[in-house]
Amino acid sequence: MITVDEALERLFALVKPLDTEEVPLIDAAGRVLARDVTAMRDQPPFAASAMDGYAVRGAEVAPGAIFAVIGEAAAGHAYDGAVDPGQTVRIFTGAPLPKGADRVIIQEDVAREGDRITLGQSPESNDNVRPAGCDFRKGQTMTAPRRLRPADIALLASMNIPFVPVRRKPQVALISTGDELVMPGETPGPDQIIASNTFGLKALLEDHGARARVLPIARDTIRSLETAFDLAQGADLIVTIGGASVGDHDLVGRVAGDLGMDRAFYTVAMRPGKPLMAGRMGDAAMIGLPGNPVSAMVCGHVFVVPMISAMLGLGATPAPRHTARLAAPLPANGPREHYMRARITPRGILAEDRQDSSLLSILAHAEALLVRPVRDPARAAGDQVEYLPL
Ligand SMILES: Nc1nc2c(c(=O)[nH]1)N[C@H]1C(S)=C(S)[C@@H](COP(=O)(O)OP(=O)(O)OC[C@H]3O[C@@H](n4cnc5c(N)ncnc54)[C@H](O)[C@@H]3O)O[C@H]1N2
Ligand code: MOO
Repeated sequence: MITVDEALERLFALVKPLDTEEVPLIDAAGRVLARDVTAMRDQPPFAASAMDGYAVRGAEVAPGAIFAVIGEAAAGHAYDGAVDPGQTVRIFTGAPLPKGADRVIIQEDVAREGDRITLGQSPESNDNVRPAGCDFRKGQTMTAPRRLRPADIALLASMNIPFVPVRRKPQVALISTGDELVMPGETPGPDQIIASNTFGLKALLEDHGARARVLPIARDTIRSLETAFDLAQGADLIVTIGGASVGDHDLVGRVAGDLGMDRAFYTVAMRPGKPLMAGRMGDAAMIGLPGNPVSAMVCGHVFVVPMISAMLGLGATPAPRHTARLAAPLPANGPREHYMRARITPRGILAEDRQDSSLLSILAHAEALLVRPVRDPARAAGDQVEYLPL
């Protein structure tokens, strides 16, 4: 058995950042920027009014000052002429400031009669002007790698970047194994259950930037597993679920080995998730997760998501941990790193009473995986602990 850290190191050695592709900006949300991109223009490209009002020469602003209105500037419709002393241009938010003007008086501070305005007794002191390039300058870069959030997409649009260089999405093949499993919607026999892990993992991995294919369930036969591995061809990462332990029907390691899997490790000192295996199969990395539903999902968070991030060029780093105070005491931990399902309460982090690795209802209710290090001594309420947010 190796440690979780050692397992992660060996998993990172199985993958590398994938190649780059260009996608239309409209499809770039959530993708990982692969190269720095550079703004094609200043924003705003001209000094612009921030308010609806009147553009004037700032030096002339005084309580009760009078100006002659000589024209209008609206967004997309600049005023061509200049504002000379004693003159003003009616202006709207987003319009270019006319030559000569350097201040906008909001219309609330102005009385207008025909083509004449009179300022109120206390015009506000803001100039209400957005200088050219105050948001960003031509040549300014957005640096890679970066997972593109909605605000980044808006910024890229504003920078006039219609196509975005991103990492190719890792293609993941998900294989559930076991004679007891049927697909959701099918009618299970009396000794059967519904396959859940592939669906949970697909959601998790796609949330982190992969594209996952759920393959047909492999039966507990060599032939059926061989067919499943065959169907997985073309994937960057093959994930099997179940059949990883020591039972007579746990055939995944054997079949993968017969098909040429170069094994990196088998079994990790963690709970849940002990019977984990990994290696390389041809062009793909392969990771064999334990079948217990919570074990499979915990291994998804602790191992598979960081592998996906590494393939996306985001670096080979463990899932980020947070810290919290314990809401209740915990007994000493044993020889395996324990990922306890927990909730974040006003009193601190609280481990669920029931920690069996089959309990999806508890996992779905949990907000965190509270990490107990190997041989961690008993802990008191108020002690600081680490957790992975779910
Ligand atoms: N003698 C030992 N027995 C077991 C050990 C051990 O060390 N010695 N390890 C236990 C641990 S820990 C785990 S975890 C499980 C993992 O076993 P497998 O990976 O071989 O998983 P299966 O036996 O195929 O399934 C376990 C459990 O999970 C259910 N399952 C499987 N796949 C799915 C799926 N896609 N969706 C929903 N549920 C699934 C399956 O029906 C079983 O109930 O082994 C322990 N045994
Ligand atoms: O991975 Mo097993 O849960 O460690 O139940």
